[in-house]
Amino acid sequence: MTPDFGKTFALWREGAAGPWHDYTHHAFVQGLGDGTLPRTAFLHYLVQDYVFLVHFARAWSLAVVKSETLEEMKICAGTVDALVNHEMSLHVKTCAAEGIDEATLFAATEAVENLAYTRYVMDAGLQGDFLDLMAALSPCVMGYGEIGLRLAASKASDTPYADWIATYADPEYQMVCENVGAMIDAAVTRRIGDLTQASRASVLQDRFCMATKLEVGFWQMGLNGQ
Ligand SMILES: Cc1ncc(C[n+]2csc(CCO)c2C)c(N)n1
Repeated sequence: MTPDFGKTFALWREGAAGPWHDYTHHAFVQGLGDGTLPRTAFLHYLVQDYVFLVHFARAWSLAVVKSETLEEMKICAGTVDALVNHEMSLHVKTCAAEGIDEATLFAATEAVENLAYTRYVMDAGLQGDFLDLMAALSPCVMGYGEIGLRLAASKASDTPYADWIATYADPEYQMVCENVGAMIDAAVTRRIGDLTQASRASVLQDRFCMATKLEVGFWQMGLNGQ
């Protein structure tokens, strides 16, 4: 069953069905689930993902600036906190065990696929408003929730990536996706009413679709680094 991450996300996901499938069923994802993903590819991904999270925290910080309600501010500020104080420490711990320290992570040179993704999201927010930013940010949040849930239900019992899967299948993370989804629904209603009737609908859909394609590129970058 597809989890309920809100009405807006469901529409955007449906409108980007092809890229969404490529993202959530990428070979990198399948390799996490069945344990066949080479360790070198996973570590290459993790180092890049650390830098990705730094820039994503900046983008969520911009969402605080673009918020119009305290509820929006609370969720966006909470996401910044979760990113810099929790999610990044998982990367630090895993990489430390492989002899890569945090200063090395912070100074890592960004792969072009990584840079393209985070700067695209940031620009969506700088050029547009809160909804443009949410359309570009949501594939990341919801996609990992969906992938985590599916892999947890079907993963091979001996995959070395069980911790990664458990992080995103965790009910606490699923709740984050539901809360962000509900916040986006409320933000859409507040700013443009019915999304299906709104003149901005196609621009927002395009942003969601582009961010989804950039997620596909990010997985591919991980595989190419093995
Ligand atoms: C390329 C890439 N895409 C998505 C995520 C997952 N992620 C990034 S920010 C965020 C929301 C705050 O918890 C989540 C789940 C990732 N790590 N790397």
